[in-house]
Amino acid sequence: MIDISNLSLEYNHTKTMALKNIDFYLTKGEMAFLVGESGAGKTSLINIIMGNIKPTSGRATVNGISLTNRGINKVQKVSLRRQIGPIFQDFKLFKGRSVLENVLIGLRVLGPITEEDKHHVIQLLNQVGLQDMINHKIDHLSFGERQRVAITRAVARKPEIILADEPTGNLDQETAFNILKLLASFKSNNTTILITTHATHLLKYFQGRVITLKSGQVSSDDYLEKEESR
Ligand SMILES: Nc1ncnc2c1ncn2[C@@H]1O[C@H](COP(=O)(O)OP(=O)(O)OP(=O)(O)O)[C@@H](O)[C@H]1O
Repeated sequence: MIDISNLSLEYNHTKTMALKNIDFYLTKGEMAFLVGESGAGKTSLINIIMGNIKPTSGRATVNGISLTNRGINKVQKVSLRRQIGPIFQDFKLFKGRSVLENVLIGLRVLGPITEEDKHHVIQLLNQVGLQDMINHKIDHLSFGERQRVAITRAVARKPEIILADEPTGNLDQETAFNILKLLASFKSNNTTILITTHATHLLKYFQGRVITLKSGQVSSDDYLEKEESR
């Protein structure tokens, strides 16, 4: 599903080697946390998988689409976008629009919105606890609530892959835990999930892979058994 092979990235203008010979494989339905200190290369790797930046060498194959330094064509780019539900560090939500509109905008890129789509979105907003805020403007929501809207928008598209870049940033411990739990719950749909996070103290409550990056390299790749319930 996500196959990273001998992947390296150098930012040309600064000569920063952000990623060095990265290798790992995520199968369909697998969940992995990507951890590491600030500057370790997590966002760079996510950006390559999303097709936003090209690797300098090596290959990332995402659901059959091969991402190399040669780049991808428009058709492949559209296909990649359809398969990935991205959750960005800064959410990329639309101010002045309601919670419902923000989620529907994410679906509109895939085609006309049907009544069934709307029904599904409202069900998801219930699931993430935003049922009473459906018509509230994004501007009036708390940080954690916005994060839940961003997650709903990503999963409403029924993506094959969820990529979440630091979804726990700037959240208190309880909200961060709830966000990770929410993301982990989509594993049951056979969705492949890759989450970057600094909240390593919360990972003991989850079961899944933990891939650690250190100075652009994979320093460990472990399978985590759930240690504690909460
Ligand atoms: N656009 C860019 N141009 C040049 N260098 C960059 C760029 N983006 C990131 N870098 C550098 O690449 C390295 C990896 O950065 P990256 O943002 O991928 O790390 P990160 O692990 O996501 O960090 P954080 O946890 O702080 O978000 C860092 O040394 C960073 O300074």
